Amino acid sequence: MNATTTTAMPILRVEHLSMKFGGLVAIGDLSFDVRRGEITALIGPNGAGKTTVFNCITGFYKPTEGMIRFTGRAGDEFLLERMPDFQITAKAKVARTFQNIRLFSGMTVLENLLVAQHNKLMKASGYTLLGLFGIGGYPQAAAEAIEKARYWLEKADLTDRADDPAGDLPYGAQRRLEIARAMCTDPELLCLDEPAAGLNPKESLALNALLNDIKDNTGTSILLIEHDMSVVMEISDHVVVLEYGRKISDGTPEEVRTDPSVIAAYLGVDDEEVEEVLIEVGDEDVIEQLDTGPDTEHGPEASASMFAGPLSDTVVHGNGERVTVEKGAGKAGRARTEKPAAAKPAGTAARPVKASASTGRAKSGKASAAEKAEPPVTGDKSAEAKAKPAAARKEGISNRLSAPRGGKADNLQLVKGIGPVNEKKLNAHGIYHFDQIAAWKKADIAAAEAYLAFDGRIAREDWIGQAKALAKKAASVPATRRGGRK
Ligand SMILES: Nc1ncnc2c1ncn2[C@@H]1O[C@H](COP(=O)(O)OP(=O)(O)OP(=O)(O)O)[C@@H](O)[C@H]1O
Repeated sequence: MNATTTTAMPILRVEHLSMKFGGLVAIGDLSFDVRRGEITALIGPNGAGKTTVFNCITGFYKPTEGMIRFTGRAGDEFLLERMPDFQITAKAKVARTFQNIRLFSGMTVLENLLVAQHNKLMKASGYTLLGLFGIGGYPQAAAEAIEKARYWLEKADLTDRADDPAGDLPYGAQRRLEIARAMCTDPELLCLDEPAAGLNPKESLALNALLNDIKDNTGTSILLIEHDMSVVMEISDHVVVLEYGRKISDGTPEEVRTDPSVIAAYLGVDDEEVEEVLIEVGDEDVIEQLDTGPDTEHGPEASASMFAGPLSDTVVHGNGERVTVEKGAGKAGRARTEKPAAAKPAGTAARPVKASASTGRAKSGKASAAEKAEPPVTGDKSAEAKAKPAAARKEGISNRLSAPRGGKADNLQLVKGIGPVNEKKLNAHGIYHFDQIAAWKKADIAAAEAYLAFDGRIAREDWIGQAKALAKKAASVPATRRGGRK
C-alpha cells in the first residue's frame, strides 16, 4: 500500500459492530468511519451506547459481532476486536481518556506526563539496571521524555503548575492534563470520553483550543464522545449520532444539526434541554416556536422525557418541514417527516407547536419547584415504573434535600452512568451529594429508577459503590478543592 493510499484511508473503520449484554442490545449493527487527521464526534442521548463503542475500540469489551479495522500511518492494519487492550495501546497506538478523570492525583503534573512514557523509557533501558544507570539509549530517551512532557505542559497551558500535585488542579486543568498525558504516548488515534463534562465556558474554550492544536499540529486523529453541543459543533469535522445503539445520522456538523431524526432524538429530553439543544443547533424557526407557548390542540402527551417514554411532539422547521414523533413513540426511528408539499390543505394545516411542550407549559412557565420535586411518572415507561414498589414511587427518595448543603452540590457526573441529563434530574429531586446516593436503600433505588426510567441500571453500574467511594474522597478533600462544575 503506498503512502497516498494510506493517508486517504480512514484511520478507523467500524463495521457492523454489535454488543449485547444479556438481552440488552447496547450497540446494534453500527458502521462508521473515523477519517485520518480529523475530529470525529460520537453523540447521542444518555445510554445510546457511546461509551460501549469506545470500550469495544479500546479492547475493554469484546464485541458480540463486527469488525473494528485500524489502519496506521505506515499502512499497518489491525483488527482491534481481536487484540487485547494493552496491545491496542502499544501497537495500534490508540489512547483514551475516561468520563471520570483518572490521573495520579498524588503525583505532580510533570510526573503524570513522565509516567505516561514509562514503557518507552523501560524499553530504552533494555530492562536492565545498567541501562537505567546510563549504558545504552536510556539517557537519550529520558531527555526526550522530559522534552515531550515540557512540550505538552506548554500546549495544555500547565507549565506554571508542573510541580503541583495533579489533584490540586482545577477541574478543567485536570481534563487538559489527561489529554496531555495521553498525547505523551504519541497516539495515532485519541479517544476522549466526554472531555468537556463539568467544564465552565472558559475551560471549554481552552479545551477546544487544545484539541484543534492537536489536530493541526500532530496528525493525531480524534474520536470524542461529547454532550456539550457547543464543543461538538465548534470543533468536529464529522459527527456520528447514535440512539439506542444504532446510528441515526452521520455527516458534517451542519448536516447533522439539521437532520430531523437527530432533532427528534434530542426532543426526547427535558423541556429545558430541548431548548438548549435547539438553541445550540441554531434552528431559529424552531426556537421561535418554543417562544409561542403550548398548543393544547396539537401539543404532545404528558411527557417528552427521553427517560419517561412516549412522545407526541411536532416541530416545524425553517424549510417548512414538519417532524412528528408519533404518539406512543419514543425515538427518532419513529419520527415522521412531512415535506412542505405534503402539508395539510389550508385551514386544516397544523399550527406550529411548541416542540417540547410535554407538560403543556409555555417556555416562560418553567415547572414550579413542587412540580420538579416529584414529577409524575407518565407515558409508556410508566408500565415499567408501575412494576416498581408502589410505596417507593409514591414517597420518592427518602433522603431528599431542599437545597445542596453549603450551597454547593457535588459533581454527580463523576458517578459513571450519571450524565448531565440525569444529574439535572437528580438535583431536581433533591439529590445533590454523593453521600445521599451512597445511603440509598432498595426503595430509594426503585424510586430513582422510576423517575429516571431506568431498568436495573443503577445497580448494574453500581452507583451506590461509586458514590460511597466518591463521598469518602470528597470528605477527605476541602470543599474548595473538589472538582466539578458546581
Ligand atoms: N457492562 C455492562 N453491562 C450491562 N449493560 C451495560 C454495560 N455497559 C453498558 N451497558 C448498557 O448499555 C447501554 C449503553 O450504555 P453506554 O454507557 O454505552 O451509553 P452512553 O451513550 O455512553 O451513555 P452516557 O451518555 O450516559 O454515558 C446502557 O443501557 C447501559 O446500561
